[in-house]
Amino acid sequence: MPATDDDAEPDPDVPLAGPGAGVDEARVAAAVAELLAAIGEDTDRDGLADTPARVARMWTEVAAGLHEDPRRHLKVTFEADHDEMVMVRDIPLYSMCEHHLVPFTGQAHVAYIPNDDGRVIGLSKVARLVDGYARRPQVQERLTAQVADALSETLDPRGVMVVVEAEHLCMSMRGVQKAGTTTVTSAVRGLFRSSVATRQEAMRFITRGAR
Ligand SMILES: Nc1nc2c(ncn2[C@@H]2O[C@H](COP(=O)(O)OP(=O)(O)OP(=O)(O)O)[C@@H](O)[C@H]2O)c(=O)[nH]1
Ligand SMILES: [Zn+2]
Repeated sequence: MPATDDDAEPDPDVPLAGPGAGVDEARVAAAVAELLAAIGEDTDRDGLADTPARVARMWTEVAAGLHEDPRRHLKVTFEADHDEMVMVRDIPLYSMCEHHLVPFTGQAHVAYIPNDDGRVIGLSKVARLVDGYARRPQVQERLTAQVADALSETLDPRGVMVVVEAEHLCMSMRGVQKAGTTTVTSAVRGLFRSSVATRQEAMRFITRGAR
């Protein structure tokens, strides 16, 4: 178990979370050790010896999005002479339900229509944007809207549509225990909102592909 200093008060001038702060791994490890003790585990047994530090490293990964501005991935655009829909579909999604701190997992589908300048972003940046908002304690609706707003406000496209489908382990493994339930959320902006035909075309791509 990592050493902790019980007397140390957190410095109020040093942010413990938020941009620039990073994950305080020693503090997470201490909390995990306390959690294991509180659920009645034997924290001295071999299998748990490295668990607090291991879980702390995991939180550095799964909460990484708290410590970056995901919009940074949208800074570079390039000329593609393309002013019609671009969709990145079936992006694997792993996030943490902020109510229970268990994962929700599924796919994100992200579409946008560039504005008249025909400039686009790299396709991988769409997936990086989704990761940035997923890697933090989240609810699915906010995640969906954050991805849509980031694209809408950064690229000024003619339209944005984000659809997220996910299974929440808090609904599957505990509580109501409805494994296999999928929650679908969407956020539509611009042309996808005002034009039924455009939205339907996007939905067709999401559900059936372009074939
Ligand atoms: N809208 C929304 N709800 C979520 C999300 N993730 C989890 N929830 C729900 O958050 C709610 C929290 O409800 P509470 O009554 O405070 O907690 P609880 O007693 O653990 O609820 P149960 O899960 O019904 O046992 C539950 O209904 C969850 O299904 C999400 O991303 N979006
Ligand atoms: Zn939950």
